[in-house]
Amino acid sequence: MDRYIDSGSGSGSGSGSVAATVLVVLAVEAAVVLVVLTVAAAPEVLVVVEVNKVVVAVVLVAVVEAVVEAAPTALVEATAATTEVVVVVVVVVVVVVVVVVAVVVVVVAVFVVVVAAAAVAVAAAAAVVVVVVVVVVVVVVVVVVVVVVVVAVVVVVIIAQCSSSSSDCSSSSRSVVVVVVVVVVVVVKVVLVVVVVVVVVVVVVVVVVVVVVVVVTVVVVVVVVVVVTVIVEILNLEILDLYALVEWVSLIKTSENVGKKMSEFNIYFAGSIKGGRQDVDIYAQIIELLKPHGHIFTEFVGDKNYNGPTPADGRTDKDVHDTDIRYLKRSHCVVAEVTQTSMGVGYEIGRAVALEIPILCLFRPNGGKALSCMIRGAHDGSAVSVVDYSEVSEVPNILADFFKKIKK
Ligand SMILES: O=c1[nH]c(=O)n([C@H]2C[C@H](O)[C@@H](COP(=O)(O)O)O2)cc1CO
Repeated sequence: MDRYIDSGSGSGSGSGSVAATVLVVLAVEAAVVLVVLTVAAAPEVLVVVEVNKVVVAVVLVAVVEAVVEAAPTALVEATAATTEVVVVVVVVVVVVVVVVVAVVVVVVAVFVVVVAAAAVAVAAAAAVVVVVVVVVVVVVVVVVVVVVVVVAVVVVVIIAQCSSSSSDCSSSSRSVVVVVVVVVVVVVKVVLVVVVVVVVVVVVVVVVVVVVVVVVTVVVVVVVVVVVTVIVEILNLEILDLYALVEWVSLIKTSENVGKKMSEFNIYFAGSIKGGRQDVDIYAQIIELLKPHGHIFTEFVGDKNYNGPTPADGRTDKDVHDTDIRYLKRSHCVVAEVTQTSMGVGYEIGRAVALEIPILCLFRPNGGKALSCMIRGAHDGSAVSVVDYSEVSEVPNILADFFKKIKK
């Protein structure tokens, strides 16, 4: 009889250790859910706007570049109205892309929330199942113990009666005792086996489900974090700066760019702005002379009304710097008027040297300024050319020589 009581309590402690294992798994699960929710609330992940920006930028760059590349055939004969149509198409594409991206972002967000919710639900369900199983085991064990004790008491009473009065103890009474004991033993054994089997099956199922949910949740979290990290990194690329797109669209709209393939030959003209605007008229004349040679990104340097960004522009110094560096990277050459000393022009020349872009520096010795050794000394006749001139009338020939050399 004790044997069965022991095995009953043995199965109870077994389910306890399994329950402990499940609770550990649930703790891990809860930690994962916590990570999901934390990540979902993290600023980097709340980049709906940024994601829009990056995708819009990618598509817009492609669209605008395609439009610009197609310019010689598509726009040479175009009227201003056709140009407007191109701009409208670009705007429509932007709107469509924004809507599509918004939908995608919402779907991804909902997916993440659903996964997190499912993980929480599974964790809760698993906890309930474990509690129910433990309760069932405890109840069954208690019932079995009570039944065994009661039967033992009955048997002891009957045996006591048989010993005190052999007349009261008929053989049928003895048979009844034997049968009762055998039946109780069999019933207890069957019940315990069933309980153990049920507990093992339920716990195994719960553990498997929880492990699957944990794995899925971890995979989702890793994928989301990786994707978001990649997006955030891509956002740092200058090529995806929306300022460029706005500028490109306005360039397409500018009538003088209609029919001109911007990417054919891009020229970066550098001239002093904050360093002093004394030579701005000369810059304007040189820019006019440069126009037949290609597209000039920085025509504003020759605008005598321009003295740098103003608060009304809404552009920061960083915007100016980043836009110029982007222009520089897309330029096929740099032409710099270096007579008026300018930190910005010197910096641009240095960056252009690093980017291995051919540079022509124009200097007027009669301008009353001294040229830095770092510019004059950079002259090597190929990558960097420093050429002196006295009058703007000399510049066409200097430019012709320079472009002949770099375009061949
Ligand atoms: O508003 C600006 N926009 C701009 O493109 N630049 C670039 C172009 C010029 O070649 C160069 C002039 O530099 P600086 O302002 O230090 O003289 O810097 C400079 C400024 C003002 O610093």
